[in-house]
Amino acid sequence: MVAAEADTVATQWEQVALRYGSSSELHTATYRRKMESLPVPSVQAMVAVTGGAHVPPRYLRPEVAADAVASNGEAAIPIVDFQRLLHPEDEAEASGDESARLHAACQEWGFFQLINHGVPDDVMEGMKTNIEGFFGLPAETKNQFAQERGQLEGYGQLFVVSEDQKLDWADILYLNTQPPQHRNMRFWPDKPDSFRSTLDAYSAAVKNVADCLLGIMSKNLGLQPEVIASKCAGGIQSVRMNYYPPCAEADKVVGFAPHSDADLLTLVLQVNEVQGLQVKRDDGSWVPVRPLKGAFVVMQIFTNGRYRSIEHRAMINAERARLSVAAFHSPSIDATIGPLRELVADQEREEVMYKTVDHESFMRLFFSAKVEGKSFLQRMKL
Ligand SMILES: O=C(O)CCC(=O)C(=O)O
Ligand SMILES: [Fe+2]
Repeated sequence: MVAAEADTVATQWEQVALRYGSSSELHTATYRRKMESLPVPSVQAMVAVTGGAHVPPRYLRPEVAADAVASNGEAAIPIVDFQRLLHPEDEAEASGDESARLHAACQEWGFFQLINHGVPDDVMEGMKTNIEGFFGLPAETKNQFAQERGQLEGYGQLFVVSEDQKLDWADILYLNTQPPQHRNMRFWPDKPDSFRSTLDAYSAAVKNVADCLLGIMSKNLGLQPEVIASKCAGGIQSVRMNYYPPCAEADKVVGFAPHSDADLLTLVLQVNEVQGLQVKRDDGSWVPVRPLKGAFVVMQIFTNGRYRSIEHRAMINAERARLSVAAFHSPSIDATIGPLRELVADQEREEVMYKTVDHESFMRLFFSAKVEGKSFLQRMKL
């Protein structure tokens, strides 16, 4: 790195330190208590200076990038048609039973691509344009919505809990979106002009899809509809918008380290056509997921392991930025989180695998450590 570039990056670190106090204050314990993430500089701002070359050592993770990628695995990824799920009576004989396809995808993969989801095109397109617009704003404007101490929302990063941990090659904007009374408008960008109204419409439409899917999944698990409905009445949605800048050494950095999500159901929108998302198969190989309007399924804790929670990661493109929007759906803050009693009623025959905790303890457990494969689920294990 040439001296001027090194200076600029160092200055960014200093500015971050100034904003948050001296580094000696930045104890992991403090962050655990307050549910926040250690501040890190913007990767996008760094790339604007360096062009994505001269990667600082904290971002170098060649061992992760070196894992085997299955070139022919993609064809096997399940595809579920939402309209067919909603209207089984319209199904042609030959198409088979869509809810059986959904059940198999949840059991075998914990992941599928959802097509015909019914979210209007203008809402989808509006979301894409506004996210690209937000990350395209000058750094000073984006920084008006930067995370602050003691909370997770805003423009920045998540899961940074120590000063020597490796970092993801990405910037994010994380917001609570539903129900509306959980929003903190302080962190909702008012630029581009239509950002707020678009996220409002998008989050409501996606929550609707998630609620319908959860209803059908619980039916597939043999549960009475009220069991999931009682957990999810007033269910929470948060949205994580990911911006992955290009990197000249793309094969040595990771956009989002391998992890599995901790909510009930995540719906991810791959905003542009740059490929980057990969899911892990049982043989340890990674399968690239083509940008289609897609979804992740995470129900492992609730279902006592009957449905899987897939491990996934985001990789970086050498030339082009990649953008994605993940909407996470969790039970209401009044619900406890753990294996459903109704699913493990016969405890003589089925071992209870996970703890049951209140919502706040669950959030603390999730956000207080580095994400690493299935480490979170391990911590929930009894
Ligand atoms: O960028 C992606 O496609 C995945 C993002 C993701 O895994 C997440 O936000 O939890
Ligand atoms: Fe994820």
